Amino acid sequence: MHSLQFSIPLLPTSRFKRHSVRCASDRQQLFNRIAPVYDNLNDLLSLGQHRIWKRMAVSWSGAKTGDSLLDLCCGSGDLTFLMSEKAGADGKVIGLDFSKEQLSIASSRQYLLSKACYNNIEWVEADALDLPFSNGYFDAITMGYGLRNVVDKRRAMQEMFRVLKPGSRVSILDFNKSMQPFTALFQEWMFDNVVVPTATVYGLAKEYQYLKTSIDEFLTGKELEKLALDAGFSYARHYEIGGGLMGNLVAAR
Ligand SMILES: C/C(=C\Cc1cc(O)c2ccccc2c1O)CCC[C@H](C)CCC[C@H](C)CCCC(C)C
Ligand SMILES: C[S@@+](CC[C@H](N)C(=O)[O-])C[C@H]1O[C@@H](n2cnc3c(N)ncnc32)[C@H](O)[C@@H]1O
Repeated sequence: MHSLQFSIPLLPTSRFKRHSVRCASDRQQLFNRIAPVYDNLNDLLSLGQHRIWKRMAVSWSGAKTGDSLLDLCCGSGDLTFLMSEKAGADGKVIGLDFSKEQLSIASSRQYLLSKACYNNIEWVEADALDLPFSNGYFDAITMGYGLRNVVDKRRAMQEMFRVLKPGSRVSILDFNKSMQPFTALFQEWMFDNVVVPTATVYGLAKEYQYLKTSIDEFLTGKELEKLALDAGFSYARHYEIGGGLMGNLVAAR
């Protein structure tokens, strides 16, 4: 059971550029910057619930023993470690991200957690929009809180389709852009009154304001299903979880 640690180091005042986080390099720098506090702030701000949502995403991927698996936009490796436990010693998992600092945290956690199965993990620094893998290579793909952050969602979906084996699935976890007024209001209230004020204490106000804006600009569940079908997937279904605050898109090639 993961113990909730709230010892979060203070970061130097953000020299964050004033303009929005529009281009890939700005997002890359953002995730490099938040890497030291990312995991603990997620635990604190979701009261540890994000770990449940991530387990659901991995379960929906259909990952099983002996598989070749990909965790896209792996960050500090939460889903990569869960996929590693699914693949076991006979399988392998690639955790891919373009943030050096996030991958550094992931690699450190792999060493500290030191589970035998984690020897099946390979960390790859690369762009989710230009995957260094051949067609039809993976048995399952997960993407946790990544699709909303890439600058070209259509391209990302096409790349996932390309590297996935026929008949296999992608499982994409992210915030849900809810159409329910109460849920949308609660989510906005949480960001304005809890998430961003808490992040401000750690010098990360603009980074978590970006998080809120990125959700406002994200696709709805139905739009995500269409994005997958347009990329060539034969099946796509978006499930609302966490009381409608989060969503998980499952698509099959
Ligand atoms: C794991 C979670 C978010 C990951 C995440 C994704 C991003 O795109 C970011 C961008 C910029 C900065 C940070 C992130 C980032 O951390 C989800 C849980 C963590 C959230 C920060 C907390 C969200 C709180 C909910 C709106 C309300 C939770 C109510 C209840 C306590 C479950
Ligand atoms: C919010 S974090 C999610 C991390 C992890 N999947 C999780 O669930 O906690 C988003 C991650 O996506 C990565 N990312 C964003 N755009 C990317 C891209 N084009 N290629 C590779 N990684 C990217 C960021 O560096 C960051 O680590």
